[in-house]
Amino acid sequence: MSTATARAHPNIALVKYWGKAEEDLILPVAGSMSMTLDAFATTTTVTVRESEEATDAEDSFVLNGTPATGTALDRTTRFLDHVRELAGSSARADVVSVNEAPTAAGLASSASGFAALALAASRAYGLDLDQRSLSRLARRGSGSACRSVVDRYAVWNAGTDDATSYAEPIDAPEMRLVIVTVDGAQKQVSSREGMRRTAATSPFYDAWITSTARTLEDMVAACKAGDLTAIGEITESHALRMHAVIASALPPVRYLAPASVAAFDTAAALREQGTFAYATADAGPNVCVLTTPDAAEDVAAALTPHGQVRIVGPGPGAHLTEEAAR
Ligand SMILES: Nc1ncnc2c1ncn2[C@@H]1O[C@H](COP(=O)(O)OP(=O)(O)OP(=O)(O)O)[C@@H](O)[C@H]1O
Ligand SMILES: C[C@@](O)(CCOP(=O)(O)OP(=O)(O)O)CC(=O)O
Repeated sequence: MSTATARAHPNIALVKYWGKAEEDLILPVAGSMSMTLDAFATTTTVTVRESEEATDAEDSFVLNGTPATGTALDRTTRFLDHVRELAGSSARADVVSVNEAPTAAGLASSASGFAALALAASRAYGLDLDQRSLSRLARRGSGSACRSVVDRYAVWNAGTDDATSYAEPIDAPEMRLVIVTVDGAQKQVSSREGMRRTAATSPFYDAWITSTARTLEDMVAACKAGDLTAIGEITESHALRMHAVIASALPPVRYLAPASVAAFDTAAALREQGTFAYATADAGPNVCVLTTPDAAEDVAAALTPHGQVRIVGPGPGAHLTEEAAR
């Protein structure tokens, strides 16, 4: 029996990933950039069963204390199949995982989940992958997971095939995100389904792809220059562009709730007063406001009418840990 435990954190994209060029490999239509958080960790323990005899037996997956079935178990099994292929093993595994963030509420639990699973499973199956290979592996579980492998700030190079599509670190100024949990409930349309629908039906999809590639270039330049204002402006406008292209799908998808829009307004009002505050939101109603360490407390106080607030900073990429998930 071989076992390993890993921890990974969600990441929030400042330049968003929305759309796949290739579904099976999860190659994105454009690159993206994110901050790995120092909160809401996932801890995952993978134990590879000793005997290879019961290859018809199933893997098991316990998420937050409840045995997973259906799609969640299926996604984990398909992911483990990639690891088994790399390791040349057919042994089944038992996976136990705990998310400190609400699952499927737009706080990217799939990102921390598959980054932690990639590291724990690869180790448990006897592989010792470098960061790039680990990022490529995590990407097979959920695209955004490839960025949670990386410390602090990451750029996911879109690439053109499995080998060239991975995340790597990028230097950026010290920043904070104020997370406003507007609604912790499960979202109606998953990111995966929302992306498919946008690609299939939005008349603006081609413009989204070409403009995102340019936006990423601008973001990388802003990070290199340490230009906070440019980073903030790009972050907010790119998030709104993503929500616009999503809203233009048929049938339309709208992830932002009235309270989310109100949080964007509060960020704009803070800027009017000279405070650095730029809003973003993933595929759900929760809003993250980008700010500086100095201003974070004030920004959090201004956002409390819209929901529960929490200040987070840049955190570590996926790493091994001793304490098993239970
Ligand atoms: N700890 C975990 N280990 C493995 N898989 C997980 C874990 N947590 C969540 N998942 C998978 O991720 C799915 C949720 O992913 P989904 O992309 O819909 O939402 P999300 O990650 O919360 O939000 P986002 O759209 O920002 O990525 C779950 O149904 C489950 O399959
Ligand atoms: C809005 C996003 O959070 C979308 C994340 O999508 P996922 O990575 O969850 O999608 P799949 O690759 O289908 O698993 C933007 C982002 O994180 O860049």
